[in-house]
Amino acid sequence: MLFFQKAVLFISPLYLCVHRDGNLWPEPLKFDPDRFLPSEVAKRHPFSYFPFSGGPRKCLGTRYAMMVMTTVLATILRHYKVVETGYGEISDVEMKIDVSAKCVKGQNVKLEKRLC
Ligand code: HEM
Repeated sequence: MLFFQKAVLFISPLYLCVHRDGNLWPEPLKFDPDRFLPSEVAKRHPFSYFPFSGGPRKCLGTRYAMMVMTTVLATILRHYKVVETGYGEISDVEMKIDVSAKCVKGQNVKLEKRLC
């Protein structure tokens, strides 16, 4: 268990560093979904973005996880609006390194039920 915790603490900052590297991702904190258009992805090194790791031991559940996340997100957005809480700029968000990166003060959004 201790080995696992140490491995996670080693790997998580690596993910954070690469996924926010300004050389790979201009304006890394800007919300820009177009970065993931197939034409943009083709311009980058395959290991510029590796949430599921890569190579022969990459996550076996990648496609399943992407499908589940897309379905869950679509279901939430069908029933709720995502509204900012006014917590501050994204650059103010304090991150905690854990198994996955977390916001120390919680999320900057709340969900409001859609009326129709
Ligand atoms: C957002 C969801 C997920 C993320 C971010 C994620 C990420 C990862 C990562 C980083 C690894 C380590 C790969 C390595 O050792 O380099 C891994 C391994 C693995 N994941 Fe996932 N995973 C997710 C969901 C899932 C799901 C839903 C399944 C199964 C249905 C799954 C099955 C596996 C398996 C079996 C491995 C071990 C692969 C191996 O060692 O050969 N994962 N995952």
